[in-house]
Amino acid sequence: MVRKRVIVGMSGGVDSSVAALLLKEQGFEVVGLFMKNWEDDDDEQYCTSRQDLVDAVSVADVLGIEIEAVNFSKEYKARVFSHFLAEYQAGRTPNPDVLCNAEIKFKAFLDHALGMGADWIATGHYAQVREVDGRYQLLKAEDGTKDQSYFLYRLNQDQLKKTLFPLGKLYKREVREIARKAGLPVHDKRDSTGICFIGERPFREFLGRYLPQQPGPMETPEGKVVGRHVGLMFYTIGQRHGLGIGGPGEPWYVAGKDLARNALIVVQGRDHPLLWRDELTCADLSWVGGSAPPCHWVYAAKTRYRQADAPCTISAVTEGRATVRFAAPQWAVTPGQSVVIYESRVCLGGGIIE
Ligand SMILES: Nc1ncnc2c1ncn2[C@@H]1O[C@H](COP(=O)(O)OP(=O)(O)OP(=O)(O)O)[C@@H](O)[C@H]1O
Repeated sequence: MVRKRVIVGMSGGVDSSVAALLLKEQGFEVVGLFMKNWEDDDDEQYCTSRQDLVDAVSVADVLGIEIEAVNFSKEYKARVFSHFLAEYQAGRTPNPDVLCNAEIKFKAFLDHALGMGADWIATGHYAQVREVDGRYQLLKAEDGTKDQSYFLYRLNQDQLKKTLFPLGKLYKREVREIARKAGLPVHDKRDSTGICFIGERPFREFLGRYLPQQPGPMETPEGKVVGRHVGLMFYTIGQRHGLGIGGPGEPWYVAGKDLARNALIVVQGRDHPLLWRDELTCADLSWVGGSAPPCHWVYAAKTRYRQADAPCTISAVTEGRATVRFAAPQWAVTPGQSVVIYESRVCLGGGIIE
């Protein structure tokens, strides 16, 4: 029997290493593929990519599998980073991981892997794919605390059909234990944090290199100036730290941006009504099943990654735009972030908050 070939995205981290190990144990022909998505002058200082490649190669060695490296930094700049900058310039707070999955990991990477004769690709994401009557569903991971379906909601049928998530039913501690027992050198490597291309770079300095910095006033909704901001792009809705305004009363939070006047709108107290929304509109919708689910049913939605599912209905779904109405108001709904819709454990898709 010809063994099925799986190309595993190996990042040099414990998750993708265990994904490769499990697939090998299941009898697949496993090949690792390491991607480099970012190149920069100060890479040596802030980027762990070189060490990650070394780690991925030593894991491949232990597993006795082949590994290749591929450079998608051009594709990343064109399809992810340019959009990331445009969003910041427009006053929104984008989520590059969502776009990286849709455009790089499950597009450029997938195409490359298919060219290498892959039957499937696999990653160490915590999520699950389920086939029901020839259709593919994206499900939350068994380990709810690690579930990454939020970042994967833009995947479509063609992409899911070709994807395996070997860690979908495992808990993180089990994954580390499997890695330790198998003698994988990365079993206790710390999890990656933050946006991949920024790494440990100081964010303000990094963004300031690409976008003009325009300081302006911080104002209350009534127009009273209470401070100065260093550039609207450096702030996000709900932000409390780094505002540099104190004084009497409750802490200050960012509640909005007035782009036309280059003013940052700030309010006092977490319970300020401007920080709570029971409705939002979203654009650029993407549905896992290819079309919108029925309107007015009760779904659950996340407006940010680390958030409990909030009961909601969706309505006014047109070409790529919808209204999401929540049963209870949501805090700090942020333009540019994704709203992701679930029906129980099934991720249906979502869009970009306007
Ligand atoms: N540089 C890379 N090269 C190849 N695959 C990658 C790379 N970065 C991420 N991936 C794939 O995407 C998955 C999810 O990426 P994420 O950045 O969330 O990593 P993670 O959860 O820290 O996983 P890991 O422990 O494998 O690094 C990884 O498990 C891996 O399969």
